[in-house]
Amino acid sequence: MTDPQIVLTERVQQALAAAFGAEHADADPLIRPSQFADFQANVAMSLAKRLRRSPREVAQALAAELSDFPGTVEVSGPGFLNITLDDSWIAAEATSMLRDPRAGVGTVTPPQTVVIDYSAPNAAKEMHVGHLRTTIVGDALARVHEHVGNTVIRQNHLGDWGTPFGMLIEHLLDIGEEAAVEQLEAGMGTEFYQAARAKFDGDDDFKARSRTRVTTLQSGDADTLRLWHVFMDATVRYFNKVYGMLGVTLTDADLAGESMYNPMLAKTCDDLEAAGVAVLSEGALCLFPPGFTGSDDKPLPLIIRKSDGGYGYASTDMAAIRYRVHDLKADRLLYVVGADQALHFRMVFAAAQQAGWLPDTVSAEHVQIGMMLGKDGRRFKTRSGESVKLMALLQEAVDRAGAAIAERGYDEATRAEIAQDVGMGAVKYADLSVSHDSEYVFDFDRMLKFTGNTGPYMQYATARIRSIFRKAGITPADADGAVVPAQPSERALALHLLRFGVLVEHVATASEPHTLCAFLFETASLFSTFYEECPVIKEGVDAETKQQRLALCALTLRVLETGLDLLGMPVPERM
Ligand SMILES: NC(=[NH2+])NCCC[C@H](N)C(=O)O
Repeated sequence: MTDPQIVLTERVQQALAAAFGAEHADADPLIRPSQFADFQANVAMSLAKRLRRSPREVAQALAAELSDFPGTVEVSGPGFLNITLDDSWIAAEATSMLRDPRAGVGTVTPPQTVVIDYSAPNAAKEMHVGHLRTTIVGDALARVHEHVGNTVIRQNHLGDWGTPFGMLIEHLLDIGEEAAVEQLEAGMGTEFYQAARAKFDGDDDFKARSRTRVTTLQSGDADTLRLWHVFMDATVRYFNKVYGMLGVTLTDADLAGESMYNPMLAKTCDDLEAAGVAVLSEGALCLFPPGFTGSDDKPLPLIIRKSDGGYGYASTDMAAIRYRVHDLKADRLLYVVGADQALHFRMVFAAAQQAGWLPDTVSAEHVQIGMMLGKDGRRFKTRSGESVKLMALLQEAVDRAGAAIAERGYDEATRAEIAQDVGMGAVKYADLSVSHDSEYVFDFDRMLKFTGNTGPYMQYATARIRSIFRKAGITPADADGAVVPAQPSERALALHLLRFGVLVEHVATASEPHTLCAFLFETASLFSTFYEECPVIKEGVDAETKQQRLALCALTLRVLETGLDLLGMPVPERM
């Protein structure tokens, strides 16, 4: 672990213990980047009060303990420690990072089993833009956890069960299997649903048939199940097209929709009732996890079996949490789902704890996804007010990206490839670069800009470093010499790159991909400054300097490539 801030924290803690006793070994030394040095440690100020000594005296005692530190440690002002690392230390760390195939990213010990619930569109309707974010953020988290050595189990909790399937199957029979499959594969799920709904509301015979169909479906009737499969398979083929377009890692093996839990629901309810956790209230079987009250101050119920005997969303999530902890042996459960479901998940987690299904050793976390807004500040919709079709939206991103690079003289095939990467990169990065729980405005013009913290800019920054190597006539892997930052801009870049490993681990711990985006954006900015100030392949650069700077370019490239890959960002070779 080479993150300078962490190295410093440990060293100052050792100094604290040596100077003032072991009980201070865990104190936070309050190390922050500083404009006067690389870092400043502010611990002396707070510690002085407790020790009843002057802050300057405390700081001086610490500085004395740090005399063998590879850098300069100076006491300044009333008792700040200004710490500047030796160039040789930075050079050695950066060089060993370049030679480390993992670029300074460690693996966690012991590895955890992390179950990630993400994407989870509803089959009764078309996958919409709200599922875009849960898909993209969840996929980035899955990649990061795998990279740090955890065992990742993806769970695509499809909405593929419930009362609407009665009318959907009846509608499928009405229009014929072939026509239905064609429509669903083409992403017309919403239209399909709406047509079924209209008949359900206006046609009593259809309504009666639909109700009967729900019952036959739930009783496991073979013919009905076959029709359900016809419907679902076509729908999943469409979802897979979207996943393929986005380049997300979800496959059919990760499908774990609501239907999967159907056979477990009766027992789930019985077990909760037997444990005394579920109670009957007005005919419905309810959970009342402690600490939840409604506006009337009455305990809030989580209904797991309706008074008509039917099950719902909460029943399924209770079965799912038990399955994930008990059968999948999860250490950590992540639910990458819309923020509007926060109360639901808090209640599910609390009820599972109450039932003893969620031991203290397992953490359950709702990674809340903020709403996607249109330019009018409301939920993102088309002009006619319908929700936006994801595939059409993605295609528009690719078309716009193609138009943006039209003038660059690529042949048609190359242009199409780059447009695909830039379009998808723009959409994905826009989702990832803002904190996952904040709402944000979906804006093609902004996300497709080639400057600022955008996908295209990050792709461009990466392609630019690759082109340096093409011009130098070597591959990045050949630039394996020493990184020797001599100029201030080289030093700043190298010092920054050393933080990469800790940052990736932070993304895994805190589920915050946007911090990785911010880090990579800063990497690209620092690289730009370096490249402006320090010629690499220009004539007149001596061989040794050129080799050292190419090594720094290679390290930067590796950090950008690894980081973008962890986010699921495609990076075109040229742009
Ligand atoms: N275990 C879960 N409830 N996962 C999230 C499911 C999301 C749900 N299908 C929706 O679109 O809102």
